[in-house]
Amino acid sequence: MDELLLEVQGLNAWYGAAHILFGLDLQVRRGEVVALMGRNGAGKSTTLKTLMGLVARRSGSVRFMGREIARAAPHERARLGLGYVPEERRIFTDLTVLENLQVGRQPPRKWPGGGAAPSWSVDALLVLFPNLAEMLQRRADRMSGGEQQMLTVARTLMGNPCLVLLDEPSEGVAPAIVEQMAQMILALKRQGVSIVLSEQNLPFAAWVADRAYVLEKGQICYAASMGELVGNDAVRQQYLGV
Ligand SMILES: Nc1ncnc2c1ncn2[C@@H]1O[C@H](COP(=O)(O)OP(=O)(O)OP(=O)(O)O)[C@@H](O)[C@H]1O
Repeated sequence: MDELLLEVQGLNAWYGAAHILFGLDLQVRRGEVVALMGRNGAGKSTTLKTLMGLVARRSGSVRFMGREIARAAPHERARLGLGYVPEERRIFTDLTVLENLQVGRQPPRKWPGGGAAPSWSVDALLVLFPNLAEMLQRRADRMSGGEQQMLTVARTLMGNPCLVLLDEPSEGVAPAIVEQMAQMILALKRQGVSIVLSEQNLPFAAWVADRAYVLEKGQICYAASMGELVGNDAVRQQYLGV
């Protein structure tokens, strides 16, 4: 289970002429939950977008599932098993919950070593997201923001990703949904799915993540286990303001 799923070396990204990410190195193992932390504007969302191939100007090496994907288009990365849940919700508001889930369906995958990677059916997902089970026939535009966020995650899982990039899952959602989101992340981890989440909420990250990379002005300034970060007052105060 300690197989390296994602290995990033020297990742740079630019928006136009503005250089945003500076030589990031990071690694994620199978079944590991890794938090990208840092203040507003530190570069967390840009890191996830760049890993998904959504930032046009970028450089560096990104190895995923044993393949170099730095030049791959976003849909090619998705086909290889990289899932992405953006900060803004991406669902079809004129479809029902069930239809949204069915639209996301992709074939099951194999781990680089050959074994079957986790794959999801609607029924299996409804165990993870019990509140969606109660509203399967509801149109998505009749859901609360937090419920739409859950649906976005569930729809991404229907694509059977091996690694999910999750942008600020706890932001702006009700406490009950935050709790479900945490339980969902821990359940995915138990299945061997890896997660990279961008997060400003330290208690949430401490609940779900194994390790953290702290970003400051587009550079990794600290990398440690979640327990070490929580226990390091100086780093917390300097880079997270908590
Ligand atoms: N589309 C864009 N065009 C130009 N600059 C951008 C764009 N998106 C983000 N930036 C800039 O890139 C830097 C990193 O932003 P990013 O959104 O990655 O930070 P973040 O750590 O995710 O913060 P937040 O929690 O506020 O989303 C910031 O200086 C931001 O202003």
